[in-house]
Amino acid sequence: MQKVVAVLGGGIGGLSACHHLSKSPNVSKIVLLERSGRCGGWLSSIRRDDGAVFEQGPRGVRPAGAVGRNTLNMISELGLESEILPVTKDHVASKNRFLYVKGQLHKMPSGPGGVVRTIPPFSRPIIQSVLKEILIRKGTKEDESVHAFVSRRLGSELANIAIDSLCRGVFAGDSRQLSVRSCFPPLYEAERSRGSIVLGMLMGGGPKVVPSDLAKRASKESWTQWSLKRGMQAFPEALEDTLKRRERVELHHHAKVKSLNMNSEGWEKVDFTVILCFFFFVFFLPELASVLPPAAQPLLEELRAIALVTVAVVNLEYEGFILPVTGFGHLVPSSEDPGLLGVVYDSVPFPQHNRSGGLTTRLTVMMGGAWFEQTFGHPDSVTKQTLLDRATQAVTSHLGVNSQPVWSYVGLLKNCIPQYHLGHWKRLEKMRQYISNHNLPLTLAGASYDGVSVNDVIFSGRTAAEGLIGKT
Ligand SMILES: Cc1cc2nc3c(=O)[nH]c(=O)nc-3n(C[C@H](O)[C@H](O)[C@H](O)COP(=O)(O)OP(=O)(O)OC[C@H]3O[C@@H](n4cnc5c(N)ncnc54)[C@H](O)[C@@H]3O)c2cc1C
Ligand SMILES: C=Cc1c2[nH]c(c1C)Cc1[nH]c(c(CCC(=O)O)c1C)Cc1[nH]c(c(C)c1CCC(=O)O)Cc1[nH]c(c(C)c1C=C)C2
Repeated sequence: MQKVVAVLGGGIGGLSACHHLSKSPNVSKIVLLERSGRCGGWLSSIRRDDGAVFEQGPRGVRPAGAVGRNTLNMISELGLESEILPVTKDHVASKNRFLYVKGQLHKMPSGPGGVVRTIPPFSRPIIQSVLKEILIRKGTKEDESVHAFVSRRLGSELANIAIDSLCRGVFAGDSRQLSVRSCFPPLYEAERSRGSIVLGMLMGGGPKVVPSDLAKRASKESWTQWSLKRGMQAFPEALEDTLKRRERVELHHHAKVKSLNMNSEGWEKVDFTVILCFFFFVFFLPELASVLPPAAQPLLEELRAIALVTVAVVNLEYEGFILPVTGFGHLVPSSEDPGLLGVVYDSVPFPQHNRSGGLTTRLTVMMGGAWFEQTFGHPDSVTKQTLLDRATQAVTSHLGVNSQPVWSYVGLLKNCIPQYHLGHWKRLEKMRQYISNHNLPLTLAGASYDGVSVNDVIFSGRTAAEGLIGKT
């Protein structure tokens, strides 16, 4: 049977689903509806005329693992190989990441030397906690907060400093609220299957993806992350260009979906324009609950319970090389300064994005997240100047930089990162069960469900497509 599919939301997840759907001869039409004037969602790059590139959203993608290989395979299919900017394992941005604790920057322990010695801010060698971990009894809970899980297995110091910061640097979230089962499934699975994180991680596992030549190259050259010459936004742009050339694909910008109506025949209409669709793939969360019909009440309740946080992203450009250290950036534990999540030293991993001619330093300060309201008040009432002042103060106090930026951009990314709080897995199970029990022609995919990274979201688009058309 020929299938007509509506993909709602043109972020990287929705584009990935369209890409895979468009490969199947069994899909007669794909209609992508995107609310804004461009596709790409949070992948958003500022490109200045002088060649400088600043990222408002993701700035680097990891090549590792099945999901990392899957993304690189798509990059190859799009012909973007020559645009790749890889960062290798021996690069200073891969080796050095810092924590800002008690008013000082500390390099995070890495490599064998880093784990056998006592390195501040930690009070004992990491190896001690790691060796003890193997002997700790398996937990019995169905889910646990990331903080409680790591405290139990590796001790409270690692949980309070390292893991608290990690959760801020990936989810802009609070490790005491985030679920280990949903945020870090490999850790949860390692304990369940091997009784230890250390043993489980040594054994490996996970889905298999056949690597393209590009993915093989990434593995051979030991890349730790990559970006693109024209910034991450070049990725959705290339996807969109490719999709536009496919006859069966219709892309609509400024097409906000306001409601999905189910009728007695089981198909639905989108009131942007009436489309007789048999399948709906939905890639956005904040407004989804208001789009679904009241008849889907149990689904609406679960969807409304998935929290999202707002992040202020401040891009700064300084004259000269102004950093006292080099590396990827630094994270700030919540005990140090709840509203200040961290600072990325963008010029270090990607100097190619500096403006042409003259030496400059590009930094990005990230603020808010789960602490946004308590720090800045309601996102609608905070001024850009307040955010800029707070960001430049942090650069001064954390990095000892006394000069002022020569250029800045303040972005307020409302509800940009979903939070997988305790019990998230159960919520997903209930929602998917409801959809299946009621034969709803609906697939929920994207960052709100099974992983927030660019890789996870692209993979979720592929999985959604394969659920309908089989393996591509
Ligand atoms: C500041 C920041 C930094 C990040 N850094 C990294 C990083 O370094 N590495 C990494 O891997 N990941 C990173 N991420 C995560 C990653 O960028 C996102 O999780 C991912 O881009 C989400 O993609 P998505 O397609 O699921 O959703 P979105 O990007 O949110 O796309 C959803 C789309 O749906 C549209 N839409 C919404 N409502 C409607 C409607 N009613 N009708 C029609 N369309 C609608 C939106 O306009 C949007 O285009 C970062 C995220 C942020 C915010
Ligand atoms: C300070 C806030 C944030 C910074 N980046 C993000 C936030 C909220 C978002 C983000 N960062 C990463 C991912 C993807 C994770 C993945 O599985 O690929 C997302 C959604 C990558 C990442 N960044 C840092 C770490 C430890 C990771 C995990 C993967 C990896 O090891 O590369 C560290 C880090 N992020 C930020 C800073 C300042 C920072 C400092 C060391 C910014």
